Amino acid sequence: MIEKVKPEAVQERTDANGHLKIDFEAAEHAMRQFLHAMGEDVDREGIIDTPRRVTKAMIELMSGRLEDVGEILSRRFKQETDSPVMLRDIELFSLCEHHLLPFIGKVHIAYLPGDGHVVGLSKLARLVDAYAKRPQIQEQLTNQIADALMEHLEPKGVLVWIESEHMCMKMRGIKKCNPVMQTIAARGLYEYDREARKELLGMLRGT
Ligand SMILES: Nc1nc2c(ncn2[C@@H]2O[C@H](COP(=O)(O)OP(=O)(O)OP(=O)(O)O)[C@@H](O)[C@H]2O)c(=O)[nH]1
Ligand SMILES: [Zn+2]
Repeated sequence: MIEKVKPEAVQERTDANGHLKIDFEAAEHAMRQFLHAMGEDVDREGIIDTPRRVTKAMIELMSGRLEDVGEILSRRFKQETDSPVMLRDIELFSLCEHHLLPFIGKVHIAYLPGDGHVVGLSKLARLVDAYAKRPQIQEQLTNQIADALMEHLEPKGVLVWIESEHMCMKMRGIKKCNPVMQTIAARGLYEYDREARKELLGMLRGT
């Protein structure tokens, strides 16, 4: 049975300004309890500091939740161009929200600037991290990147293509090593113009 999150619990996750609260001590304690419940001797030398290390690591791997996407995309500059801007092979490290195991791959982004506004290329990679570094599923990640670009950059069109391998399928469960999950989000021009989308995908694929 799925337990509904109580409204008061949601309140407690944010401070008065709506910022995410992270309780390091509670997380560390819970990790210690978890390892104990899994039958580990949590006082043995090798593992005694593990709850602290895991908590630190998870804070980093979930740090995208603290990023302000609007702020990342706020520094735009004017550059008249009729061609799409493309950035291929942005490294992706994310955590599947079902098992908290990594999914790893590449993100390819293309957008056709609207009124000549572009962002620095590094901002596209920062945008990927802002949405990837949190518990995720790939479809949602793809859509979030595309929607953020549409909202903050107002381009004529956006195409986001992600290919990745999910450790929860490789290391456990069905244990299939080869499948690569591919997701595409097309917005604006690339959503309704099939030819434009096909051409852009071809360019991103290098075909
Ligand atoms: N669509 C989608 N599925 C995902 C993603 N990441 C993980 N999954 C899948 O989420 C599903 C969760 O299924 P459940 O049946 O609830 O979990 P499970 O019992 O651990 O499933 P198995 O992996 O089949 O053993 C699995 O099929 C995963 O492969 C993702 O990004 N997108
Ligand atoms: Zn998973």
